[in-house]
Amino acid sequence: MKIALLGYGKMGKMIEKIALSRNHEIVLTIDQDNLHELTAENLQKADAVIEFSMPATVLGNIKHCFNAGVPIVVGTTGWYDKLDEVKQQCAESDASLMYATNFSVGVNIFFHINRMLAKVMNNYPYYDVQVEEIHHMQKLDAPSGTAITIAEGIIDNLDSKKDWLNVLTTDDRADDQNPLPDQLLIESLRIDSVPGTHTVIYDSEVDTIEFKHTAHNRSGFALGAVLAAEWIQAKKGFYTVDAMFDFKS
Ligand SMILES: NC(=O)C1=CN([C@@H]2O[C@H](COP(=O)(O)OP(=O)(O)OC[C@H]3O[C@@H](n4cnc5c(N)ncnc54)[C@H](OP(=O)(O)O)[C@@H]3O)[C@@H](O)[C@H]2O)C=CC1
Ligand SMILES: O=C(O)C1=N[C@H](C(=O)O)C[C@H](O)C1
Repeated sequence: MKIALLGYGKMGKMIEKIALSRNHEIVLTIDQDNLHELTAENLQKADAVIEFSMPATVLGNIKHCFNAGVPIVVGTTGWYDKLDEVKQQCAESDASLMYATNFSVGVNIFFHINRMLAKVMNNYPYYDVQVEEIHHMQKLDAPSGTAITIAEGIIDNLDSKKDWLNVLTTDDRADDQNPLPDQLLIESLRIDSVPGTHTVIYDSEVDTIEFKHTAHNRSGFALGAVLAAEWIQAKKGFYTVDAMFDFKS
């Protein structure tokens, strides 16, 4: 299939490599140096677009794809407060979009088990829970999209947590950054070039249970995004990556 890449940074380049290895063709790559090439005519040369740009540019890019009538896979994080708006625009435009906070198969297995574990932990209220995410220093958003999905999976299944609170530990922690008992702490750390590490920590006075996913590189994210483009090219509608996986227990 023919693929257009909106965002040609760390992820865009890895996606190109994986897409070529699966015999796809890259017909357009966009970064800040050639934004003038981001036209409906150029987008329509592709069967699907894969978008990994920046929180500040993703919404405009989604709109371009809806207007051009080209299915879009969105990997960019940091825009989820606009989800409902985008979902409505997608329906109004009769367009196609799949998004994921994390496209890697391993993380999606992790999401599934995280929800099951949270249900189990309702029976053991003497454990408190928190989430930790570690990423590279260039990351623009905190908490990570993946950490948000993990937190939502816990809040939806563990009665003792009602919402989440993020603390970026490079900052000095202010008084109002200590979570209330019913708030789930998401601690964000930015270290060197870490591709993405997420840990769910259940802690009691006698022991600690840690459930952890470590990405060794970006190729798992990229493969998932290419699989999503293959999946969505002939479909209409607004999808999360869950549509691609079958994790029935
Ligand atoms: N869902 C998932 O599985 C994953 C999501 N991500 C997310 O993907 C996003 C990108 O990550 P990453 O590749 O590491 O980031 P990079 O900073 O390496 O790349 C961002 C790219 O976007 C380009 N860009 C800037 N403005 C525009 C625009 N208007 N249209 C198109 N492209 C533009 C930049 O261009 P220039 O270089 O010229 O500035 C750059 O090439 C982040 O939000 C990250 O959180 C990352 C990994 C996995
Ligand atoms: O910015 C990154 O690099 C990553 N972003 C995604 C996120 O915010 O969860 C996914 C992955 O962890 C890498």
